[in-house]
Amino acid sequence: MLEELKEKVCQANLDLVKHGLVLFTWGNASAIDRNQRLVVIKPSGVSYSQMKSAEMVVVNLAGEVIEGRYKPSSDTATHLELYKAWPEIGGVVHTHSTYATAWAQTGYDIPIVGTTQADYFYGDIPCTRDMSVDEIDRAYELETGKVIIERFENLNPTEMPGVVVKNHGPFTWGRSIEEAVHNSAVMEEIAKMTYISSQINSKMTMNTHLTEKHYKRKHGKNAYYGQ
Ligand SMILES: O=C(CO)[C@@H](O)[C@H](O)COP(=O)(O)O
Repeated sequence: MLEELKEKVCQANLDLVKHGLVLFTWGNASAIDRNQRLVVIKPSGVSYSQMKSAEMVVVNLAGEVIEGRYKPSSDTATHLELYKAWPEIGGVVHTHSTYATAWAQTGYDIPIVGTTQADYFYGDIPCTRDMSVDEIDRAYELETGKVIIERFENLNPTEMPGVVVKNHGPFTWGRSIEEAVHNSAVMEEIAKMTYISSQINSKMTMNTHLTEKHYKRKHGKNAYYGQ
């Protein structure tokens, strides 16, 4: 069942290593089959060097294992919360990439100060709030997903395909798992660029019109060129 999706999910997890976004068993990637209402995700604690598509785990939206001999990723509940909240996404990725995780540890949003970010993220990349003690105790059940969704109360996950979870790390998503991986690699590069810029000029600025122009040019919404 879902053999083709398992292949895609396995390749996406291996691409996290290729892009230098994870070490050891850190991070995880998943994809959803909306017709079957099933999610394929990386097995928990399995080294990427040994990873094969047959080891991917299939869960339903309640998080119950439907297929697979390994436990699903420890972040499965977070992936599922995002799929349930946002029907437009098809893939979710979580990494511990260095610069994006460093921003997550600061508690600061990644400010938009360049057109590279504007091409993918329509504004500052948000950081979630501190969790309460009770929420921390349930972080790997539902709470991490819930604080992400809360943070997106006034944000569009299509226009902002990523977040940094405070004291944890980045989560990105996309219409497909391949797009989610791409957004993860882009977020890491942006986080690095923005950190370097902040060391040169702590008072960085960018005209919001430049953000608007670049994002809409790339995504065709009310494109400035021709519409
Ligand atoms: O963020 C975390 C744990 O805090 C995860 O990304 C782990 O680093 C990988 O866990 P598994 O997906 O292997 O369960």
